[in-house]
Amino acid sequence: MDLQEIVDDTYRALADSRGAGKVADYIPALAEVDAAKFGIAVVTPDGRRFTAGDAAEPFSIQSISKVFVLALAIDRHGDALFDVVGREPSGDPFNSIVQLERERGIPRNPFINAGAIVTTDRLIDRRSDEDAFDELVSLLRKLARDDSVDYDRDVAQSESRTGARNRSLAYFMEDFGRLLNPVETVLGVYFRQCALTMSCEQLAEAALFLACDGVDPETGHRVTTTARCRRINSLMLTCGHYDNSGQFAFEVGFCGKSGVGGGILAIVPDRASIAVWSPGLNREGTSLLGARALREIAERTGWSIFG
Ligand SMILES: NC(=O)CC[C@H](N)C(=O)O
Repeated sequence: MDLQEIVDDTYRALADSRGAGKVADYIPALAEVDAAKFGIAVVTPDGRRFTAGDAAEPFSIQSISKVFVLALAIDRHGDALFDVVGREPSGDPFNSIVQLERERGIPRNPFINAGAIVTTDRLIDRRSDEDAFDELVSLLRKLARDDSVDYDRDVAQSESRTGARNRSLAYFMEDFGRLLNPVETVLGVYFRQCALTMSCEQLAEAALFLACDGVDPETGHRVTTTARCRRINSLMLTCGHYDNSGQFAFEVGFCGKSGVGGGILAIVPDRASIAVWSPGLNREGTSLLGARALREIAERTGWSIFG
């Protein structure tokens, strides 16, 4: 199987549809992105990279950051993390608040916004917010093998200025006694993690440990245990795309996590870490072209995790 040919064919098959979908505009700084961008990067455990289009251009990773924050928070707290966040798909939009009241301030899973906010709170733990954010950025730089990984100040500010919904979720959880830190401290880290910018190449590289039982195969650095790696992948499969997680599993069959910046990170255990980017989204906030690209790759490689 010639992976570069598959990536090139996938890019070519979809390039004419660039611009499809709707670029997120509820965070004003995101609306400025060129809708025609389209990148694909596939990294395999033996260190080979296959790319097409705008794979080297950094974009706002948004909710894809939740995967890395989860990895660090699980390692910090073990299973106790799941006392404050569940592991069931929500079937509701990513920023929904309805379940929080019925379920006593415990979000359904770490990938909806409420769940990610409490996971970020546990990443901070009893440390300063700066130390926690530095740990996250250092991990990403190390895994991506690129010290230029950073966050976009304008996007972070834009998120904070328009963050009434995320504040509502956080205050609701605070009222139930679920947060260790003040709401604004937690959101300060959450908005910055969402505003991290990475390219498809950097993202695919940084997440390779999830395809390799928790170990970065290029350095031998164990990022998380094999058992925790499985858990993260299972949550990506069942909850990674909010209320279209079922659809994504059905169509693509990879573990995945989308972000409203138009990126999708996909993991095929033992085979590859894949990142795609196209800013136009479907109604649920998943990249339209990105999901189609992953479906093409799944079909052409036969890599579905369902056999
Ligand atoms: N799905 C997403 O990427 C949402 C992340 C976005 N920063 C928010 O909090 O709304």
